[in-house]
Amino acid sequence: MADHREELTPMMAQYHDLCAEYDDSLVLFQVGDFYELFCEAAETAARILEITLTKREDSTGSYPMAGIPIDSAASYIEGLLEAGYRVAVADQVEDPDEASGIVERSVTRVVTPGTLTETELLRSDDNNFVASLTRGDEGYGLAFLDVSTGDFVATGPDAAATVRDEIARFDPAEAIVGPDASADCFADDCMVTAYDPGAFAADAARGRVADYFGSPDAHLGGEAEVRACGALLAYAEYTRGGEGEDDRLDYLTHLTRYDPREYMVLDGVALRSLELFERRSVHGSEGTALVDVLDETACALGARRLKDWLRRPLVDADRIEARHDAVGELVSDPLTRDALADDLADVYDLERLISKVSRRRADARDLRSLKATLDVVPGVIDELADAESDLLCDLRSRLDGLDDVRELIGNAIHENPKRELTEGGIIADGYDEALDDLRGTRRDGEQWIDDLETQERERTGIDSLKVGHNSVHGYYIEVTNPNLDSVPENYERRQTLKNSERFVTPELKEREEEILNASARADDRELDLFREVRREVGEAAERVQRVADALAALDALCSLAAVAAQYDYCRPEVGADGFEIEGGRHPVVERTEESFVPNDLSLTRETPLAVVTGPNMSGKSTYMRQAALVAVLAQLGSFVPARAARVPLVDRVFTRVGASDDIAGGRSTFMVEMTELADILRDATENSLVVLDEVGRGTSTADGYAIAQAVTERLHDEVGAYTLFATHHHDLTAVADDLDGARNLHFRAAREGDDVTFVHEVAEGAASASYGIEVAEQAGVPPGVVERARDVVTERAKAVDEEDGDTDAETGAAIDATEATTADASASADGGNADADAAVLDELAALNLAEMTPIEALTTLNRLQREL
Ligand SMILES: Nc1ncnc2c1ncn2[C@@H]1O[C@H](COP(=O)(O)OP(=O)(O)OP(=O)(O)O)[C@@H](O)[C@H]1O
Repeated sequence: MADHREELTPMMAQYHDLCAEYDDSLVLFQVGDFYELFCEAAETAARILEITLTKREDSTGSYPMAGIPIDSAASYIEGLLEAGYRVAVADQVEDPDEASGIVERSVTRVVTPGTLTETELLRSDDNNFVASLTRGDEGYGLAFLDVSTGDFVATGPDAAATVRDEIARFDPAEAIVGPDASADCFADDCMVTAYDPGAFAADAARGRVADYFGSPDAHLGGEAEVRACGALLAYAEYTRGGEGEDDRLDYLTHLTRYDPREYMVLDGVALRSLELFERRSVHGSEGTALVDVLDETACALGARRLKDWLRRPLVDADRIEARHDAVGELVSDPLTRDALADDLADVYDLERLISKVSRRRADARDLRSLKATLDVVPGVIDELADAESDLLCDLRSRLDGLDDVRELIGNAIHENPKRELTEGGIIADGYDEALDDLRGTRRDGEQWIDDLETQERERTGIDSLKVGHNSVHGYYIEVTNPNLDSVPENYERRQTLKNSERFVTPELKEREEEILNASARADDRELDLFREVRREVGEAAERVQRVADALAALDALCSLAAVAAQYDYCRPEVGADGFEIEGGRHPVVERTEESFVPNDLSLTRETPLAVVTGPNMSGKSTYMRQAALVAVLAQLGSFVPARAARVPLVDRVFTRVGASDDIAGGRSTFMVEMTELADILRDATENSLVVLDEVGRGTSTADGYAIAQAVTERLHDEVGAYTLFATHHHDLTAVADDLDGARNLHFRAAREGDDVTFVHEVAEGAASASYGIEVAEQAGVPPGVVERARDVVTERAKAVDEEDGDTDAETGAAIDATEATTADASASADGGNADADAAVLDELAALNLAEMTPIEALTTLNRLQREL
């Protein structure tokens, strides 16, 4: 098409030009009630959306064409986004009836995964972020924006690892990266866009940030941050589309800079392994995550706020305690809590509504919803009249009924308005004199027509005479064939039907003209008035957002209080010198387990490390995760599932839990495990909580044990972090015995004959046996195999006894020796052994150590050693 642009029809040329302007998107081109795509774009859309590919023929040629109905466009757009495309929506921006020549079209929005505003495509209980990343001399600039709500935050991490952690927290659907930054930090399912480098340029970005928020230096830390924010604003404006009006997005009223250190660090690994937001079973099905058991919010604002708190637990004791005070007050006052929840249930998504208003996409119903929400506010203020905690008092003072806005919408917008903005029925009677006059004219005309039937029946004596209306011929008078003789002279024939004739009179035509005229003018006037009202409401965006912010926090606090009251959580004491948890429970497991056994936990400054042993399925993982979840809950401001709890202010939760292959990333289980471990050993501090579940499982017993011991010693001797370490390396319990700051905890199992039952109770000291075989038996491993396993255990124990005379502390070495012997035996049985050795030596000599990470070196050595 581009080759013969000059020859195209005006409409196709217009399509071509829009495609050229939005060349990173599929352009949906409005033609009447459809969005059409042509040529290659049509073929793409037809394939993805499984819609029919047709042809458009015109004087200049034949073009493939595919169309989607505008009414159901959202689901098709979703399909295109899912397939990795951006969609530019080119609407007709003038009335086709009034157009002289080709109808004017313009891109009214570019829909991308991270800048969605279509309510149907967004999850109401979650934010949808687009991220922006830059790199400067002093560090990174990272910003996140939710275009649908106006939430806009920025930070300036100094290390790539922090960039990654923050990205994992916000989980953006889309990202734009500056010319100097790399896209590697983003997850695979995040669409990364290489956006106009000019938007990232310092001056342009600075100007844009200043335009929205005033001096960038007052809001942001450094140039990299300013560039990230400026480019993000430019991108948001770009996706809003150009309607020739001011590009500014008025609802972007606040930009919050934060320092990652103001929040407990929860990296991607921790978020996943603690199952804060998502729980996936081994089979990939979804289960209950922490957020599900915490979320008793009444409205979308609260649900999103709760997620934000969970994503970013605090580390400041005063702020945490302020939330605890508020939750405590709501726990002890169920009447107020319930009344608030009732009020909040009537709250619409104020943030998204006001952003729609600002983007001029709100319809009359949206304005009504906005008013209905504001109507709730005075009641909420009343409910909080006796509030005592600082936070609740503060929220109350931030609530504002916005009487002016409510009054404006109440007076101007019809109580039950139509969704369509161009067909009338949106502006209330009495709001505008001129509109009332036009409506009066229309009503009078309609009344005259209503009366016409009776009048004409009397005049003509035709009892069956009817006055009707259809869309083609307008108003008519219908007379059945037997009565045609009585038709008066001034009737003009319009239409002949089988049994009747239809007529008009000059007067009827005149009245009809009057009605149509008044109707059209009234509809136009309504649209003008509506736009004006919407603009005025938009000016209150910042005030509406403040109310939304207060309602969101209130709903989140009520939800935390409701859960605390219903599930018997206690208020934790934060900032203690260690963990002292009495009767702690796992907040998610306790909901499904019929009789959950509460357990205590003590990790003090003196003894910050505990090695946890016990049979499989005895409850070790649950116990350790529960400690981490208590820390997260306490610091996000929630009460915790325990009888009593004192917790320290944890700067970061580290987890190394379970084995998972990163097949897509091309890394083995062991490699993933060691990378995570390296992160922990590098970054953990004495204020971190480290949860290790079976480190060193993906390698040989001897290596695994060696790594586990070395890690324990490092965490104990140098890091001093609060550490829970579950292990099946039984010998590690001897290490814990020898270290001052470490102790052993174990889970008991009761054995009756060959049967094992788990009591899920933690106790001091090391576990005495592994019970693995009994668990295997319970799991249905065939009896023959179970018997054989028992024999092998006995044989091996005997062999170790004979070899070394000691079954306790040196078992690891004994296993090592056994493995070495086995390896030797098989090596000598292998005739090609010398060749194999030589191959290993060659590979060793060829290694480029300068380009290997320590972990790569370690795993390579491990493999070579095995081969030997
Ligand atoms: N305190 C408890 N009270 C009741 N049931 C529990 C408790 N802790 C764990 N369970 C139940 O026991 C099951 C196994 O627990 P968990 O996964 O923590 O065991 P584990 O010792 O870590 O096992 P493995 O060593 O195989 O990983 C859980 O799925 C849960 O249903």
